[in-house]
Amino acid sequence: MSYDFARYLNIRSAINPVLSPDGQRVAFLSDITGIFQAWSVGIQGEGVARWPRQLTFFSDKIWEIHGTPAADHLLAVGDVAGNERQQFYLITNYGAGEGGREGHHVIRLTQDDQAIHTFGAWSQDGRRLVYTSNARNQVDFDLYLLDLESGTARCLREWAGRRSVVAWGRGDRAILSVDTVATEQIELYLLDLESGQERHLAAGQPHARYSEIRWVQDQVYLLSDRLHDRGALCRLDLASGELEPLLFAEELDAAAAPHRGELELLAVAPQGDQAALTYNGDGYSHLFLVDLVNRRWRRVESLPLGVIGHLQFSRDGRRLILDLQSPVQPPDIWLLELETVEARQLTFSNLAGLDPATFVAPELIRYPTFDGRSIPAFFYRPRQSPPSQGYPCILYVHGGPAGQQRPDFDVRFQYFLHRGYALLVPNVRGSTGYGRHYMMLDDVERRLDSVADLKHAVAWLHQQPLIDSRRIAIYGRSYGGYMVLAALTEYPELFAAGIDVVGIANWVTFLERTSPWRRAHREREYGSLAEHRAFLERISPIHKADRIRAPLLVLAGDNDPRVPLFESEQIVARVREAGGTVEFVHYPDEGHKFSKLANRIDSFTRMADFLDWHLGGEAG
Ligand SMILES: CSCC[C@H](NC=O)C(=O)N[C@@H](C)C(=O)O
Repeated sequence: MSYDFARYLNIRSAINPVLSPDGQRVAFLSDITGIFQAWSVGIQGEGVARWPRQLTFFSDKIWEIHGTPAADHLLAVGDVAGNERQQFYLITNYGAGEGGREGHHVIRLTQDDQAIHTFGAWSQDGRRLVYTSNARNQVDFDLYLLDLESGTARCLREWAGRRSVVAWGRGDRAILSVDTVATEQIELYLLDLESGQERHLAAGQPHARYSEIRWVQDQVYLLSDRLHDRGALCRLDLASGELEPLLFAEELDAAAAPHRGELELLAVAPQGDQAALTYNGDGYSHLFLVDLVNRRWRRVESLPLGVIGHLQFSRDGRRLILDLQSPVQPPDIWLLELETVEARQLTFSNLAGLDPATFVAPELIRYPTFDGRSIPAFFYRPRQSPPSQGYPCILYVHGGPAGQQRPDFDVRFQYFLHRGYALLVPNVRGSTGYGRHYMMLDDVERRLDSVADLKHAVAWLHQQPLIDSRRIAIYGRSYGGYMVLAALTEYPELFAAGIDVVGIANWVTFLERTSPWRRAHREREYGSLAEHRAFLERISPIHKADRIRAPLLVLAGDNDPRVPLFESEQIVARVREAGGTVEFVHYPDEGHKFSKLANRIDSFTRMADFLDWHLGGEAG
């Protein structure tokens, strides 16, 4: 049976679970209507979920929701047409819809459409929240306090840089914040709201990442790579800024074998006696429960192996809620009873009537590259028999570059597999999930080393009898779009087609035109206009567009605050000037990510048709 992309795009997801304070309801994000909105569902005693109720009704997606500690209220965060200028909405009494009673309200809390608002934390009583915003000058994120009763917000402190609040403790008298200077350099600060004194907790320490910061029972727990390349669960001494390691990633290696990687998510029970953390091993999430009192841990075996997001303990510390997905199962909400370690699936997202047995899980392979390293990659093989000359294959390059392709549910991959395309999806150097050192291997002057990893990915494909070496396409979005253009200009003979979605074509114009609040951060990854302009020009595909031989499809969003539309416009013009074949579509109501169903159907259908036309699909 053959289906079009639109059918696959009717597969739905449920993510970002938030347990209500009484543990009787779970709120979550779902694209049941075709775009992510906030929903809630009751949890009956036997764990069977009732019919979900829709809580928000926007034409743009809701990006995240945050529960409040005291009542059935939620904070929902959304933007307009993909502009990433997040706005806050309060959803009151979201449990009101249970038991036949309807009636909740959605109230806009922020008023400045041009500013970004980044949620921080709730006060203990859930009546106030702190957040940061770049409203003052579009570049620096200042600290604000918002009072729900009056609906008014006031600036508590002007900060410099990309500050965000990570915790509010000591009876609402102290705030922990981070300054995201670079992907590999996060700075920690402690602000005493009564004295106004702020301390730089990481002063004098080596550059490090700090994440999943949890302030519970006056103890601060976090994950950091300050002490170990692949991270450790630590307790932070707020007086000295020192870290006390409680559990190193390498202590979990054997339990997570054959996968290997770094610590990723952390939740701490409100009682402060236990934690849950995930170990990202080759992209797979291994869930561990940690006894913080007796320093013991155990791996949870009762969940399907896949990718876990959003860990949260119930208020009584007896349950853990999470979202979980795998290459053959879209994200859904699961509940773990900690006493029995019994796992129950609470939501059952729609599969659009497709047989899940037709979905394909990848094989994890490692291929050799130029400097003796092995590059991890997921290889997906279609279920149908290969054509006589072998499968056409898509080399998909993830974005970031500090990102990672995971064994998660990717509707694009499942559709291309359905159409007879094999896929190879590498985590080239610069990817996250393999430790700090690997993540920095592509920085600045080593940029083309990661492009060389793509050349060796194709070399691996050429050694696979199942693959037709003449029909290899390369596809990527965002930074992955840059990698597509770089591969097509550095190694033009290797590819039969290329798809660049919101990709960078010219490092100079990208850094000049990306949104001002992110420029310094991105220059740490790529190099700065002041110091590296000549290098950036040398590695920009725009100046080598005449070398592109493969037909190219370029897709973009007009409101992209990260990679301006101009990047796509200039590469399209240059390729056309050079006599190349290029199709170009951009979406006036989208940004860096295409979130509206109609645009997703259109863009993915165009990709499939483009590949079928130039690679001949399964019929080729
Ligand atoms: C710190 S944001 C990096 C991830 C993001 N996603 C896609 O690759 C992105 O915007 N990357 C490029 C475009 C960038 O570095 O700005």
